[in-house]
Amino acid sequence: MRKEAQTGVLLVNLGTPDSTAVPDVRKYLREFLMDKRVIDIPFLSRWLLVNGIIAPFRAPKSAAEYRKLWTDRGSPLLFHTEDLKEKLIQRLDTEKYHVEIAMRYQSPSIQRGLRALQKARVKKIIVLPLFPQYASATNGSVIDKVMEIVKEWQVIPAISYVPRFVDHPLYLQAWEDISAAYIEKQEYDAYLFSYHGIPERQIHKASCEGYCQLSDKCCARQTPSNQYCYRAQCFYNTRLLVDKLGLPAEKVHTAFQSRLGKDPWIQPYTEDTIRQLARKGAKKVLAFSPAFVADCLETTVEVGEEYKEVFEEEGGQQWDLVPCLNSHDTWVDCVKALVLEQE
Ligand SMILES: C=CC1=C(C)c2cc3[nH]c(cc4nc(cc5[nH]c(cc1n2)c(C)c5CCC(=O)O)C(CCC(=O)O)=C4C)c(C)c3C=C
Ligand SMILES: [Fe+2]
Ligand SMILES: [Fe+2]
Repeated sequence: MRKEAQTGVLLVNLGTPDSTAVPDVRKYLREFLMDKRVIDIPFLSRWLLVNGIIAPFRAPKSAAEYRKLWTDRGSPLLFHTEDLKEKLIQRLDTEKYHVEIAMRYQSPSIQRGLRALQKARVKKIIVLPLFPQYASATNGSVIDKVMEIVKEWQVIPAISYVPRFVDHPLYLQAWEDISAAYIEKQEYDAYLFSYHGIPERQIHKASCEGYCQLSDKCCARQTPSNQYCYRAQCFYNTRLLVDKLGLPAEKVHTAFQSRLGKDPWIQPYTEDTIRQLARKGAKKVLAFSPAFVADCLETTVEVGEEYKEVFEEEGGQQWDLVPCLNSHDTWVDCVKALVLEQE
């Protein structure tokens, strides 16, 4: 008889629509944007904004964007997470570990993943949100959802969470291994690290406990008091990668993409930075997207296609994007290490 696994591992990414059909995209946007940690305004205002404006108007546009990205295997965000799981299973002792994946929004759900672990009778659950830098809207939301589900169980197992892994040596090594092919081949005029943005108020509200002034004095330095400031973690991530990859610091830029709505989001905005770079004469740019571990709409389409167009419109000539970690071997080693370090 097969021994029961002792430890369950739940790898959780953000989520993606079930298909590129407009109703599926609308359903996804509704679930995602009705999360109070994502659009952090009072319920009624959020409901009106999401159901009255964003979902109806954005869904058809987003569906068209998703069609550019979709493959025979569906959404890259999902199939890269599936591949990561398969490779992780090969590296772990399957007598001891039971691995499941989940998406915070849509499918496969966190509910399904946790139930599978419950059925496997694991004694302990390790939840790994697949976001290197902690944000309330991502890691915080995953942890919140897991707690909401397990609090209803008769027997609540031991649960541990990996809150962030921005400075894990194997995470940095994985970026080095993937970008080597670009960096060794040629020197670029600029290296742009573009992270997903968040509304400024989310930094003020939670991350920095009143300390963060959103200035580079605070965010460009990681200190114990701002280690959960999302913006600070992004600057820190860039700095660690500049050291690891041996990039010329004066050519490196950090910026934030994907602003939604009219409220101020954390700056500088990627689009502004690209225009400035091109206007100052940069012809060749290498872009990185280290807030994402898997290729998705925000990397392949937004950075890889839309920002490329902006750069070319301003006179830029070569725009290269380093792919995400996906299921690269060093990244799988990193995930394995993150799991074992929880034991
Ligand atoms: C680093 C991770 C992410 C943070 C932080 C984040 C915050 C955030 N996002 C929105 C709005 C949208 N994001 C969308 C897509 C999307 N976002 C992330 C990651 C983070 N989001 C990923 C991985 C993806 C891509 C999913 C995929 O299927 O490929 C979208 C949908 C696409 C679109 O219509 O543009 C929206 C909308 C907000 C408001 C927010 C606030 C904190
Ligand atoms: Fe997003
Ligand atoms: Fe900060």
